[in-house]
Amino acid sequence: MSAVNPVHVAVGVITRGDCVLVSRRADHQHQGGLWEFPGGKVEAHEDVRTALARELKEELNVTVESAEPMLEVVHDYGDKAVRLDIWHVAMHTGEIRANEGQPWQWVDAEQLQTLEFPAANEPIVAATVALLVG
Ligand SMILES: Nc1nc2c([nH]c(=O)n2[C@@H]2O[C@H](COP(=O)(O)OP(=O)(O)OP(=O)(O)O)[C@@H](O)[C@H]2O)c(=O)[nH]1
Repeated sequence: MSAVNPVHVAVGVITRGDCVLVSRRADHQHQGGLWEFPGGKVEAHEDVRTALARELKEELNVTVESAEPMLEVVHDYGDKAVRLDIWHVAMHTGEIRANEGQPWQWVDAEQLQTLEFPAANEPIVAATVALLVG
């Protein structure tokens, strides 16, 4: 599999004070069992901002009130290539509810660095730590 046609994914770094929200991928999913920043695939008809809002609402009942582009990561896992479009969600409303039964938690910068993420997430974790401690 080559990275010429990566799957476009909208990803939210949702912060609250000095913490960020992380959720755990189900075992049967690609990169299953690892922690992630919530999000999902951008549909053909959508822009990334719309996809971000839709995925966060579907997965966690989060309503995005403000979001800014943070960084973009292209990664080839071999079996699948992804283009992660990462947005900082600095303001949200809605009581968080794991609609797909996935574990989730708020973690600070120190706790974040102890969790296992997919390989593509390394620069996202670094940028998020900088955001939280900065
Ligand atoms: N949401 C999210 N996806 C990530 C992160 N890091 C990372 O490599 N990915 C990859 O980006 C893709 C996200 O798509 P998805 O969450 O809609 O994928 P999925 O496994 O549900 O796919 P499926 O709908 O084909 O079952 C997956 O291949 C996932 O492994 C991350 O931090 N958040």
